[in-house]
Amino acid sequence: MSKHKLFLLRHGEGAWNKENRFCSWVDQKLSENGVKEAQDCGTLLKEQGHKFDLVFTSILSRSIQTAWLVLEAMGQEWVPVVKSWRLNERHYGTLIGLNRAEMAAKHGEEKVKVWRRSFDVSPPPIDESHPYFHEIYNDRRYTTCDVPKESLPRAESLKEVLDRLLPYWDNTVVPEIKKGRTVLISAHGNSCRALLKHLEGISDKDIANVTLPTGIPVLLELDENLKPVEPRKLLGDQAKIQAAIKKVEDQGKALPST
Ligand SMILES: O=C(OP(=O)(O)O)[C@H](O)COP(=O)(O)O
Repeated sequence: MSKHKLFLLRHGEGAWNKENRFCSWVDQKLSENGVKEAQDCGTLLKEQGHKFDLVFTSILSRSIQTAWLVLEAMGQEWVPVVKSWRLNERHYGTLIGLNRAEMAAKHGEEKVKVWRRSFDVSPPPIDESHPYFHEIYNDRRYTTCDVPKESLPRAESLKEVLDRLLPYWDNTVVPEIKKGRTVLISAHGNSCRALLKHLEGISDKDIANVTLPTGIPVLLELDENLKPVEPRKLLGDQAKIQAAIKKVEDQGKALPST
């Protein structure tokens, strides 16, 4: 029987989701559409009668802004929000800022699929010559982490995301859930996929087929050992959700030449 409800949420659309660029650790705000997605998500959760006790976010603005908009739409602005870099999006290394369709045209769709969805392949690491290196590593938020700035990732596979996320999940999030608190994790496509892989025991191969659209809450019903007792539920209009999943998958396709 279900003992705990856990909600995972990929933030609403950001400016670079719209432009089909790898955003990752670049701090983009929500687009106009992303704001609406987050508000609609909050309205749906309210209509369904859900109540949160605690929210966890990454330290990237798009996940924080999403959490605020969801809580506002639910009339639950008072709920505490706790932030950690360990929930940040996967660090996409030198791919940051690049357009997925252009990369697919240049390197092939298969290669882009491996970069995006394989479990243990890291893209090449970012260095000081990368156009977004200084913007990321000179940002004051990264002086507040529980590791020195020099030890923060320069590129990550999904496996490496899970490695940095799990200690936070085990030591900070799990105790709150076990106290009976209903938790929302407002994070990113790949940090949520890593957590889903862990919770549902998805294989290294099958995780490639899990895609999360923006602004759609994922409900997990867990037993007392935090094992899922039912398949995950993506809440909302199922036809729209399937179309949104396809849209994310198609981001890695080369555009037909004109
Ligand atoms: O920033 C990103 O994800 P996010 O929009 O969930 O924060 C990544 O660029 C997602 O890219 P992907 O869907 O190719 O893994």
